[in-house]
Formats: sequence, C-alpha cells, structure tokens
Amino acid sequence: MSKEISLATVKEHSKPNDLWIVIDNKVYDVTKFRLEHPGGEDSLTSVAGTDATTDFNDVGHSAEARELLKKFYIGDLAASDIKNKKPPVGATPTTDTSECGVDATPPAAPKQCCILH
Ligand code: HEM
Repeated sequence: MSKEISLATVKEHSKPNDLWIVIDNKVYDVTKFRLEHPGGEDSLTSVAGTDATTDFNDVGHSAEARELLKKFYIGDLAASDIKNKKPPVGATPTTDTSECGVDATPPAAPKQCCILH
C-alpha cells in the first residue's frame, strides 16, 4: 500500500533544499529535480509545499514530463486532504446545487442558420 501524506506534512517541505509538491493528489519530492527542471528552479520553489496541480496543468507539460513525475513519487495525499472538486459522473447532488454550474434549461430553438433552405 502506498504511503499517505497529509497536506500539513507536505507544507513542512517547502524549502528549496527540501521541496515537496502535490500533483493530482500524489506527493512528489522534487528537491534534486528542481535544478534540472527545464522550466527553471523558480517555478518549482514558488509552489513548494503546496498543491501544484493547476500550475502543472496550466503549463501543458508533455507526456514525457508526466512520465518523469513517477521518478519523484513518494506517496499519496491523505484522503482527508483530497478536495473532491469534481464529483464522479452520476454522483447525487447533496443539498445546494446552485453552484454546480449545471443549467437545467433545455437548449433554445435552433438558430436561423441551422434551418435548411
Ligand atoms: C515534478 C514536477 C514537474 C516535472 C517532472 C516537470 C517537468 C518538465 C519538463 C520535462 C519540461 C520540459 C517541457 C515538457 O516536456 O513539457 C518542463 C517545462 C516547464 N515546466 Fe515543469 N515540471 C514539473 C513541475 C512544474 C511546475 C509545478 C511548474 C509551475 C509551477 C512547472 C513549470 C514549467 C514551465 C514554465 C516550463 C517551461 C515551458 C516552456 O518553456 O515551454 N513545472 N517541466
């Protein structure tokens, strides 16, 4: 079973010479890699000890970069620290659905341009 690491523990490793980050709920020790990172040391030190999933995805890292990640994997983020931002498809909404962004209104009638002449 893989090791579970809390976000609080990850935060303790937020120094350049002791640098952990979280990507997709997995914890990576990139202390040594920071000096080899093609995107520079600063981009890694700026997210040290935090969840860098968004930053990592925003850059549009290659498949090679994702493959490289595996070398630095040290454990999984503790279940209690995982924010379920995107519930699985088919999940039953709890109470308030006002923020889920789902618009139940049926699509409007076809636009003029869709009507064949
Ligand atoms: C362990 C985590 C990471 C690995 C293994 C990694 C790996 C790489 C690799 C291999 C590249 C070369 C381009 C590519 O193949 O996509 C790259 C570029 C880059 N990375 Fe990362 N990266 C990591 C985390 C991050 C994070 C957290 C950030 C931002 C906070 C970041 C920002 C960048 C930037 C800005 C570039 C340069 C893109 C460019 O010049 O086109 N990386 N990274």
